[in-house]
Amino acid sequence: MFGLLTRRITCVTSSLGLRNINYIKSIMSDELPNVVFVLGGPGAGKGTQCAKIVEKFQYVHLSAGDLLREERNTEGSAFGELIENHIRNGTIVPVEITCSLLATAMKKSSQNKFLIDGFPRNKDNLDGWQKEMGSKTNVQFVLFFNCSQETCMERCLQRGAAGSGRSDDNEESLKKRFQTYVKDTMAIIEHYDALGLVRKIDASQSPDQVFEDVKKAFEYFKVRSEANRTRRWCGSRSLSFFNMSYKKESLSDVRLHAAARQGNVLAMRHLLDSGKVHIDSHDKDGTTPLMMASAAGHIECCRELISQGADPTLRRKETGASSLFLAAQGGFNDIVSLLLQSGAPVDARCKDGGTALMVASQQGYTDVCLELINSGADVHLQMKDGATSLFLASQNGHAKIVSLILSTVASANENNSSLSVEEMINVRRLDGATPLWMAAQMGFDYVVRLLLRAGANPNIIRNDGVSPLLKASQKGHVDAVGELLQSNPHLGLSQNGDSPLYAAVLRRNVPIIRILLRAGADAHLTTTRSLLSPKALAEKLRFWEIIQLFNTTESYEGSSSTSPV
Ligand SMILES: Nc1ncnc2c1ncn2[C@@H]1O[C@H](COP(=O)(O)OP(=O)(O)OP(=O)(O)O)[C@@H](O)[C@H]1O
Ligand SMILES: Nc1ccn([C@@H]2O[C@H](COP(=O)(O)O)[C@@H](O)[C@H]2O)c(=O)n1
Repeated sequence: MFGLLTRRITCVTSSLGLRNINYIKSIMSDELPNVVFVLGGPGAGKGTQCAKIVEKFQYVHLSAGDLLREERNTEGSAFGELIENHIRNGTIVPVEITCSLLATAMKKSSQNKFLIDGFPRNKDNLDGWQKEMGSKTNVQFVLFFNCSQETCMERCLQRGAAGSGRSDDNEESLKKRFQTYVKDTMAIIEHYDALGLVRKIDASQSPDQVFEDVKKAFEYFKVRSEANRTRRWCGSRSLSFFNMSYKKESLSDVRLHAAARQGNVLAMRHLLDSGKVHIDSHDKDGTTPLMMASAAGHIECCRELISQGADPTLRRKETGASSLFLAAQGGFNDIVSLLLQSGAPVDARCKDGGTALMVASQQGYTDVCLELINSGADVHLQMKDGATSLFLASQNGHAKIVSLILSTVASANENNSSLSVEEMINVRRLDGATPLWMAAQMGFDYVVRLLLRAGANPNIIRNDGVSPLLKASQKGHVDAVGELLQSNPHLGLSQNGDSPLYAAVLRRNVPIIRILLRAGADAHLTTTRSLLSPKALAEKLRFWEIIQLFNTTESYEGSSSTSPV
């Protein structure tokens, strides 16, 4: 933690780049205090919504602006005048002051969930936070309240007229605050957006409507992190080989396996010291004590086994899984590091071609992925069915891992002639599915956005002739459809003869129909599968609200081509 220094932090690293692996690492840990950054223009309603979030989700609300105003009002503060000047001018106070106030407030609280409102506002804020707090906190996501300047201005002026007492609720200060917001804060939002961490909320609605969207954002991220925790717990217990029959050479071997499975390091040491057991004694499937302890997450047992000479390169006969693979599958990063330091080959392949990096990407263990990548894991490898680590991370909605892999591919491509991001991102599985296709099917709109921005082709179809847009439309993933539409995909018939608009009508999904029409989809385009157009289908099914929507939407006359993608 740092004190209230007057010296500005000099920015040496570009935290706005995607490739700052240490930075990505700092936002992964589950055990650190959780932070949600709340950003948006002045008067967008950040404070109003934070009060609701505190009530509903029990976060501690820390407003950077409030903390600065409090410091300004503190008698004898060395920074009072400096802070007041910045506030009146709508400029940003040096990060040493703001970050120190935030850190002190966090320390004072016994909680571990913080809403940090109005921070980081510029690159100085972001760099300062990264430097001092990056490795001590876990940034869950960024809530971005999006609202027009006009509305925000009106709200702040009303707040001033109602007696807020704020020296910056006046037209002159507000204009400057907006300049700072557009010039400096938007870049920070874009930075987090590129990492798949921004949830954009339409803040022009009523406070209750806004809060409905806010709740969805919290639930989305809560579900994802809880799913990760559950998997990590299951990783140590649900592996099928724990139920296997153990046919080893002697009773001592059986006991050694039991000690490794249970994490009983004393019993293990005793058995090993006795000289009666083979350290790598294995059952009929080739499972060794080190594999057992690695899969169960017993680091002390792993240390003991390695120090007594266990072989980290062995693999199970049936599946080809190594100790490293099993540790990565369970999310046990400390064991992964230990095994790598002890000579476990980082890219050891299972029989299906899977590697430790692939399984960690699939399970969502970002810290494990980082460890493996830093130890030289090859991000380009494919399973026998063609799936890459990127595919597996996308399929399971792990946006941070998607970012990490994309940045690693980009760095590797700079240094040698390996595949470029554009090539790698469009690698298809044997069934023709790309990472984008899978993320669209699963409705992981964040991942869809990340992949599209990195150059994924939205028109690559699966072998069954279905495009990502058609699949997202069939599945009813409105946000994923919205993201796909940003990249101007083909709106007409997919190769299987179906169209996204037809699929949405069939499922009576009005929000998807609306955005497809807005994007130019043609309500009269007859599908070759059903020989009906979306409009004819709506009429046949008597979906009146959809017929009305078609009749009132000029764009349904459409410009999309009828030739399949
Ligand atoms: N959704 C909304 N609709 C209408 N008025 C709102 C809404 N949300 C907040 N307000 C009002 O707008 C004003 C600004 O709201 P609030 O203080 O929450 O914004 P803020 O983003 O925290 O502002 P600042 O960045 O200036 O601290 C307040 O008077 C608040 O009551
Ligand atoms: N990270 C920050 C946050 C705020 N400020 C200064 O305080 C003013 C008011 O902030 P609100 O969030 O309450 O609107 C803001 O205009 C800045 O002058 C800051 O410097 N750094």
